[in-house]
Amino acid sequence: MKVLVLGSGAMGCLYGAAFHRAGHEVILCDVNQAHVDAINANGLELDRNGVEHLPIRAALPQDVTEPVDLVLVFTKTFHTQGALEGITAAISTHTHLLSLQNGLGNDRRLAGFVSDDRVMVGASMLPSDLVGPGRVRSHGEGYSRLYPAFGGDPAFAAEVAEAMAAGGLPAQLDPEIHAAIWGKAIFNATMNPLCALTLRTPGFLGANAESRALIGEAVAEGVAAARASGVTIDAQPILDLTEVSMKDHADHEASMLQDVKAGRRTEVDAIVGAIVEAAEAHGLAAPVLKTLWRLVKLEEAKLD
Ligand SMILES: NC(=O)C1=CN([C@@H]2O[C@H](COP(=O)(O)OP(=O)(O)OC[C@H]3O[C@@H](n4cnc5c(N)ncnc54)[C@H](OP(=O)(O)O)[C@@H]3O)[C@@H](O)[C@H]2O)C=CC1
Ligand SMILES: CC(C)(CO)C(=O)C(=O)O
Repeated sequence: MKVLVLGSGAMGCLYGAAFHRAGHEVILCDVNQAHVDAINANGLELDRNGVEHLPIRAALPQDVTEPVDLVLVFTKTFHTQGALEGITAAISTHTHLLSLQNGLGNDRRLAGFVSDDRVMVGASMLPSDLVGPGRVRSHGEGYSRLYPAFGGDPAFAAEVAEAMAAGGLPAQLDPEIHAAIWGKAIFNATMNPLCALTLRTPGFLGANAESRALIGEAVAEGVAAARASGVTIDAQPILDLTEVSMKDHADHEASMLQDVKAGRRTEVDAIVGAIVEAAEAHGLAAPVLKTLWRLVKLEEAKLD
């Protein structure tokens, strides 16, 4: 399989490395010239179970000229559309697209670039950090779930999941993928703003009664929004995920914390705003999530 990773930052490099290890041809595509140059000069440095240097080709979007079998989209959600418009040469009639990005609405962002039966979506519980140009660190276990977004044949999704697993990243098909995505989005809508606003990692949230109370309330609001939107999920598995994060990813900087610390725009609209919007569209209030969303928007306003 020929795989183009679109947006090869923290997560893109982690997954690109898995496809490479599984013997597939990988192009790490990114707009960050220094990062692309470092990977091409020295290989991708990945610190996961020890430090590896992997000889994977990196390219700027304008230098991608050949069609691929799979485009794995790992830009931030607000860059998805522009990024796909920048690699039209890679997309042919046999190309599949896959998003494991956080937040709601990734299926709609991919739709239109290939036929609906070639759009796959999912969620990843793996943590990853971009340490510097060409250097990625991922400490902590996790898994991925994926499935065709609009009811296509899961055969290609199964090949993709097998390739990820063969490359060291556990992955499974999940026919209830939209419920899984909602569950992950509620998890992120709860944990990521709390990390970003306190400038602390999940271990800190687990050690304080105030953060634990907010987590319970935010998860309950998210689950109510999901159910009102016709997605049947329960709070307990999401609360269990927050416990795993506070214990096993205690020191991981949630992606939103990484963004705030780096003075970058966050994905708060796709992650928290989208859930608040869904709640309000069904006449429900989501005061904790709405407050977290507004506070992160204020952090973003400071960047102006
Ligand atoms: N990091 C984590 O632990 C996890 C992240 N996620 C999700 O995965 C997604 C990716 O996150 P993450 O890897 O942390 O993000 P990063 O910011 O590390 O990587 C995104 C990369 O995409 C690049 N990019 C921006 N625009 C384009 C473009 N037009 N074409 C090609 N590349 C482009 C960015 O460059 P530049 O920086 O110059 O804009 C950056 O290098 C997000 O949706 C996130 O929520 C999910 C689970 C865990
Ligand atoms: C790594 C993980 C699963 C939890 O923090 C995540 O989704 C993120 O950082 O955005």
